[in-house]
Parts: sequence; C-alpha cells; structure tokens
Amino acid sequence: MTMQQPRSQRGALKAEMRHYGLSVLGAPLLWFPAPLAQRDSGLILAGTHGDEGAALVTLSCALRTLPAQLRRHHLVLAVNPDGCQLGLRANANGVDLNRNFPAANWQSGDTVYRWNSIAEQRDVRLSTGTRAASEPETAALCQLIHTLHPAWVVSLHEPLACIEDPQHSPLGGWLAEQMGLPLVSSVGYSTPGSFGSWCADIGLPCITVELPPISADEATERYLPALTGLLHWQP
Ligand SMILES: C[C@H](N)C(=O)N[C@H](CCC(=O)O)C(=O)O
Ligand SMILES: N[C@H](CCC[C@H](N)C(=O)O)C(=O)O
Ligand SMILES: [Zn+2]
Repeated sequence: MTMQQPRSQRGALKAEMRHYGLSVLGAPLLWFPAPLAQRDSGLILAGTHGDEGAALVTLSCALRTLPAQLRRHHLVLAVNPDGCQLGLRANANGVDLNRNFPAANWQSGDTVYRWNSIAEQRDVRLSTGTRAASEPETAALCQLIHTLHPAWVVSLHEPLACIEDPQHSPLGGWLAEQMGLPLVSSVGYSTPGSFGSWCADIGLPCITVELPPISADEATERYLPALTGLLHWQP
C-alpha cells in the first residue's frame, strides 16, 4: 500500500524542478529529480506526443500524490512542451519527436500516424527532422540521459493499451499486472528513430506504457495507484 498525500494537499506541484534545455518556442524543458535518488534510479517520461494528455496528467497526479521523500525515480512530465501547449503530436517544427532520436535506424523524410483510434490508416504526415536529433527537445533529452545514467526508462504514451517491454523485465511484468494491460515485446509496427530504438542502441532498458484511449479524468482514477507505485518502485 502506497503512502499518499491527503487529496486536499495534492493540488499544487511543489516538487523541485530543474531545466535541461529549451523547446523550439523557448519553453523550459523541465525535469524533476528524485529526492531518493540512488544508483538504480530510473527515469519516467510523458508528453513526447502533445496530444496524449491522459498519461501526462495522470503522471503529474502521481507526482502530487506520493510524499516527495518517497520518490526514487526522476521524471520528465512533458518531453514536448510546445506540442502539449498546441495540442500536437509533433513539436512546433512539425517533427514527430519519437522518430527524431539519433538511433542507428533513424530515417529521413516523413512518418505517419493515425488521426485517432477510430482511424484504420496511419495517414497523417509528420516530419522525422532534417537529421537525427535535429530538434532541441530530442537532443536535450539525450544529453540529460547521458548525465543522469538512469538504470531504466519508462516512456508513457497512449492509446495502444499495452506494456511494451522487449526484455520482459521484472518492472515490465509489475506494470502489466498493476495496470491490467498486456505485456508485449513490440507495439507491432516499426518506429525508426524512436526513443526506444535509441535506448536499445545505448543498452538502456526502455519500457513503453501505452494507456488505452481514455480521458484524463478516468485515467486519474484507473491508473493513479500503479503510477504512484511506479514512482517508488524497487526490484
Ligand atoms: C491514435 C493516435 N493519434 C495515434 O496515432 N496512435 C498511434 C501512436 C500512438 C503513440 O504514439 O503513442 C498510431 O497508431 O500511430
Ligand atoms: N506509439 C509509440 C510507440 C513507441 C514504441 C517504443 N518502442 C519507442 O521506441 O518509443 C509511437 O508510435 O511512437
Ligand atoms: Zn505517443
């Protein structure tokens, strides 16, 4: 059972925040250091795609629910603050940041995504960037990771309703059980230049949590216990 802040005290975000760069439009790129940082601390990310608000809001709720001194892992709530402000999957340059990481499989040109969960085709076009890590949000996150050396990363997305963990690690199994989502080895389509591709290249374990299509309101009910538990998870 996770210790919790009383709900009346969870409104404001009081955690220490640090800057790790600036977005295309000049927004601060913020990370939240773990008060209980250890050698095996992980890093939890949301908001790579600015139109995936349920994951970002629920992770923020978890940050405000767990007493600060119990948090073992570092956080970035909004990898793509301009996309979050503009309601875009992409950043302000029209680049899908999850196709812009400097992975060996990065591809130039366009990428496609689905307009919404009803759409059968991936037919909405975005850029992958003029070169790998062309975007300040991507380059700064890579630099932060090289500085922090997290033991693992959990990257939150939606709406594919699965836990992707190619290594089937204890943390992936725990997340699948806690969240009631299937554990898979791959989301099922290729994602060249994605964050997970880059993590694989540098030997950093990466688990992708894909929430189902869900409102922020419902996600803060259904997934708050699991995400609060994740913030102080230990093997
Ligand atoms: C439906 C949503 N707009 C979308 O494009 N979903 C996926 C990608 C999900 C994600 O990036 O987390 C897709 O099918 O391309
Ligand atoms: N729905 C996400 C899947 C990410 C897969 C993950 N393995 C990664 O590399 O980040 C996307 O289309 O960007
Ligand atoms: Zn996404």
